[in-house]
Amino acid sequence: MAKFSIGIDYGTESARALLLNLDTAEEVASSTMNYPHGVMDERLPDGTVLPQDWALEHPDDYIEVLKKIIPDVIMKSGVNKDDVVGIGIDFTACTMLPIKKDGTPLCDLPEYKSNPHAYVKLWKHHAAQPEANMLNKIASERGEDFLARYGGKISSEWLIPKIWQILNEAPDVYEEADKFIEATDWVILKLTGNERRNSCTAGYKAIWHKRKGYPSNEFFKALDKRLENVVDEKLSRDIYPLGTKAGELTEEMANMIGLKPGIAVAVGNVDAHVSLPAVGVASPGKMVMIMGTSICHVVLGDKEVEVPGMCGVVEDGIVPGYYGYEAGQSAVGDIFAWFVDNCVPDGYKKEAEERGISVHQLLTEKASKLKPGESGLLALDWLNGNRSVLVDADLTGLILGLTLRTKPEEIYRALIESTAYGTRMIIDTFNEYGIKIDELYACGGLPEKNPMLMQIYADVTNLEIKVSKSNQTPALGAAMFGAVAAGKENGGFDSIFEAAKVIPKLKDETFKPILENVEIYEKLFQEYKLLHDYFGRGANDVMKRLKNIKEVVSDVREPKTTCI
Ligand SMILES: Nc1ncnc2c1ncn2[C@@H]1O[C@H](COP(=O)(O)OP(=O)(O)O)[C@@H](O)[C@H]1O
Ligand SMILES: O=C(CO)[C@H](O)[C@H](O)COP(=O)(O)O
Repeated sequence: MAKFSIGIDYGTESARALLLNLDTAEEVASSTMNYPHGVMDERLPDGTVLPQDWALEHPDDYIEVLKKIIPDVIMKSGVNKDDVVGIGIDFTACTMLPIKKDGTPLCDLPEYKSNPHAYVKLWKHHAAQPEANMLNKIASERGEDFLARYGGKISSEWLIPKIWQILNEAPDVYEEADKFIEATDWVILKLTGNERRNSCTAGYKAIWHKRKGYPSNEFFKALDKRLENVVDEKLSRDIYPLGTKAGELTEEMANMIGLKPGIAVAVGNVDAHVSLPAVGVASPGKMVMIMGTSICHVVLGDKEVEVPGMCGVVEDGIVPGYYGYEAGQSAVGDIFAWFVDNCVPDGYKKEAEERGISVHQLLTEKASKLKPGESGLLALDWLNGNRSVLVDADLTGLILGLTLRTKPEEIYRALIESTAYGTRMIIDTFNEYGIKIDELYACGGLPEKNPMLMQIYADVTNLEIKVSKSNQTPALGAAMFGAVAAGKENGGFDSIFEAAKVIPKLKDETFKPILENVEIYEKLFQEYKLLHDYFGRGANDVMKRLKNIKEVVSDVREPKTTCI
């Protein structure tokens, strides 16, 4: 009798469940649900207004979606629920929340309902940049060796800046919280009743090292004396490797989501990292791009080297036995969404509607007719800051070369190109510092949605791009880890390597660089690099000064005196 595993991918806007047949490697059914509260970046459910750079979610949504998408995949597939042997999840990260000892999120307590700090801080919450700046300054002055493992800087997206922001702006929330926890670990706590923090988020987002643990209490004290014992008081030193079984599905949760109690549940994982084995990559030299709202770039290495501006290198952080490297771009699809939502004339919207296509598709169709370089435009892709290689959320976007004749599709294409240049910067930096990238693999929503974009990436990087056959690659990876938690004796796998040999599939069609485009894009990329270094490396901090003026004028937060 065939056995099945369920993978749940918690994305930025929605969660997706995938039911995987472990005998045939077939993706039997999937189901998606948007989070009822969505991303809260302007106000809380009760109307409380949020300052700029905030991005919150409601933790109740993470359980709510399970009640729909799990019964849905069982119903659609007609599979007997008793044949499901494993569950794995992956999440965006660092997506964190304050909870009470029993797991109750603070925002669910009536007295904290209107306090933004009591909610989930989503990965793209960038309002902890002052704390990140200060952390980097202090760590660098103290010669903390962990900085090198994170490309020289800790991002404002990561856990410690976010916790410190809570302490600074809402000390009562800090006090009231018994724990701060990654959302991926919180969902596992809800599913199994066990707090089993995973090594991936601990390593990439919480400055934890397999052999060295967290930074010292002295370091935390140097940040703020109230943080001296933050690890023991608010986090945990018990960290579990990926592929470990976190526990078994509790009766209460099983009843709620329509599954059998006792199913093996894997420790939580991250959407980017979980995708690498899901495209069949289990050795160095092959970079996987998870392309959607943002892009995460992950690659394995057999040594630990310091690559400037990478998000992190974590031993066993992706699969056991290798150093997992991560880099990323904080906004990619989000930039195109911004353009579509804010900068497209009504005529375009009308045309798209009449033809029954999305505005993205219409713009892409028009932009496909342009040759590289034809628009005379060059853009910087920092509309949500720069995660790699500059690690600076205070940088902003730029479009150069506009004229009175510039068309929306030209800007759309220039924005796509700018994100491809951002990826090329990352690849070049890895190559330069000894992590060779010989092959590119892609998964996520964008390869499905936009072949023109994929061709531009192949031309800009001059690398052939292989694409995952699954349109739910992170969920597939999560299901594979769920099957590893179940173990071979229950119809699963003994290791993620075993699973990676038989489950993943790639599309036959690949995106191959086109020589004449490669040549033009090489010239354009050199121009991008000039702009990148001029605005991003301190020659002209105008972007930060503008942001500072904006903050003072909007009176949201004290002006930042230093930008590091
Ligand atoms: N045809 C398109 N071309 C380029 N980008 C698109 C297109 N359609 C949607 N998008 C962008 O894709 C992103 C969503 O990507 P997806 O991978 O589905 O989600 P997520 O990153 O949340 O997992 C959105 O930011 C949206 O703007
Ligand atoms: O930083 C991350 C992983 O390390 C985030 O999870 C990621 O950037 C969010 O991705 P998306 O919404 O595009 O799936």
